[in-house]
Amino acid sequence: MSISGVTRTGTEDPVVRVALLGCGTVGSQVIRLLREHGDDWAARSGARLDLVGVAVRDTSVPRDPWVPPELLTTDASALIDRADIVVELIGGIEPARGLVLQALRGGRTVVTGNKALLAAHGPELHAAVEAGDADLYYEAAVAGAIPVVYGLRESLAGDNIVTVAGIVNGTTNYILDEMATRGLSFEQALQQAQALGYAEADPTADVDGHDAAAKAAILASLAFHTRVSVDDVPVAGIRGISAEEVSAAAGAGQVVKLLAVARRTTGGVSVRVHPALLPDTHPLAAVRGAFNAVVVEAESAGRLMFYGQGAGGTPTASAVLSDVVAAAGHAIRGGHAPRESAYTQLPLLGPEETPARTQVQLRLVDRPGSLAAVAGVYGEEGVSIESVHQQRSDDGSARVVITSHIATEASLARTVERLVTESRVQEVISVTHVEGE
Ligand SMILES: NC(=O)C1=CN([C@@H]2O[C@H](COP(=O)(O)OP(=O)(O)OC[C@H]3O[C@@H](n4cnc5c(N)ncnc54)[C@H](O)[C@@H]3O)[C@@H](O)[C@H]2O)C=CC1
Ligand SMILES: N[C@@H](CC=O)C(=O)O
Ligand code: NA
Repeated sequence: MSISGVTRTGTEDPVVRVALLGCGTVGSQVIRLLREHGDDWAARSGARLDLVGVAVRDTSVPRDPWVPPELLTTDASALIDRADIVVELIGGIEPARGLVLQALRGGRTVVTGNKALLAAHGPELHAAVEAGDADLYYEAAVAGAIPVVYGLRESLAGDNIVTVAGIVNGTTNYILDEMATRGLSFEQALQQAQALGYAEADPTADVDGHDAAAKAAILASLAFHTRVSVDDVPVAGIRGISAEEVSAAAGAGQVVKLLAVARRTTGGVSVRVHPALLPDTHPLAAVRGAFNAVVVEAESAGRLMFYGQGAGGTPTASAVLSDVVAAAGHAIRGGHAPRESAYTQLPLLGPEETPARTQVQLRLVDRPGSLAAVAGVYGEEGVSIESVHQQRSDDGSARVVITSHIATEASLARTVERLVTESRVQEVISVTHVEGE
C-alpha cells in the first residue's frame, strides 16, 4: 500500500498511520513525544500522526506510564499491514530485516535507527525501496540527534566531499571521557553508559568499535555516493586502552578518542575505525561525554562540523520524529525521501594505499645504538619519523615515544612487527593512530 493512501475523515486533518516496532530506550521516547507534541507534528506535516500499534516482544513487561497498553502487540508483521509509516526500533539484524523488507516491499515508508541493519544489508534494503516504490529514512542511525544523514544526503548533495571524520559512538566517548577526567575504570564507566541508555543491547558492539564501523560505512556511502558495507571497515575498539594511556595522553596535551575516518583519494575510498590521539586543540578533542561530532571537508563548502547528542532515548527519538514528520509531510503534499546514490562505485583502498600516522611507545634497552636501531627499522620500512621523546625509567630502561609522519597502514604495521622482534626493544607498550595536525 502506498503512503499516498492516507486516510481523510471529512473536514478533519488527514491521518497518517504510524506503527512502532520496538519499545525500548528509543521507542518509548518516540511514543512520549508523539503524545506530548502530536499537535505540533500535525501542524508541521499537515497530517495527524495516529499511532496504530506498538510491536513488542512481551506485552507483560512493565513499561513507561505513557505507553498505551491497548496498543501493544507481539504480531509485528500484522501491525505493519495496518500502517503507512513503520518505525523500526528493535535493532539488530533479525527480525528487524524481515520486517523492514516486508514494509518496504509493501510500499510503506520505513523510519529506522538501525545502523547495524543498514550497514550490513544496505543494498537489499535499497532494492526493496525500489521494488515497493517506498521511502527509507534513517537519521537516527548515525550520531543520534545530529542531522548528519540529512546533511550528507540532502544539504551537501551539490558538493564533493573529501573527508568525513568523527566521534560517532556515544558510549565509547563517554567511557574515555570518564576515564580521562574522573579517573573511572573502564568497567565503571561502561556500567554508567549502560544505565544512561547510551549502549547497545550488547555493549560489545560499542566497545569493540562495530557500532562506529556501521555508522562509518553509512557515512562513507552517503558522502562518496558509493557502497560501503560494515565488512569493508577495518575496526579496532577501545578495550585495549588503559587508564595509564589516557592519562599519559592528557599529560602530553593529547586526548584519546574512538574515531571513524573516511577519505576519498584519487585511488578510491578508505574507511576505518580506531582509537586515535588528537591534540587537545583539535575540534573533536572538545567533544565530551556521550556527545558525538562529525567533521566534513567538502570541496566547495570547506570544513563543516556537526555536533550534538549521539545517543540516549530522547535525543535519538528527536531524529526519529524528524523523519516521521518529513515522511508524513510527503504523504500529504507529495515528495519522497532521496533514493540511494551509489553511482561512483569507488574502489576501497587496502592497507598498502591507506594513509595513516601512529604514535608508538616503547621500552628500550638504554645503551648506545638502541635508538639508532629503532630509527633504522622505521627508515627501512619507508616510514618517516616526526618526533622522538625519550625518558629514562627507574629500572634503567628508556621509555621512548615515536610519532610518525603520514605513511601507509601497511608500512606502519610492518614497522611494529619488526620492533616487536628487535633485540633492543624490551616492550612495545602501545601503538595508537594519530589524527589532526
Ligand atoms: N539507544 C541509543 O542511544 C540509540 C539507539 N539507536 C538504535 O535504535 C534502535 C533501538 O535502540 P534502543 O531503543 O536503544 O534498543 P533497546 O534494546 O532499548 O530496545 C529494543 C526493543 O525491541 C524489543 N524487541 C526485540 N525483539 C522484538 C521483536 N521481535 N518485536 C518487537 N520488539 C522487539 C526489545 O525487547 C527492546 O525493548 C537500535 O537499532 C539502536 O542501534 C540509534 C541511535 C541511538
Ligand atoms: N550505542 C550507540 C547509540 C547510538 O547510536 C552509541 O553509544 O553511540
Ligand atoms: Na543523526
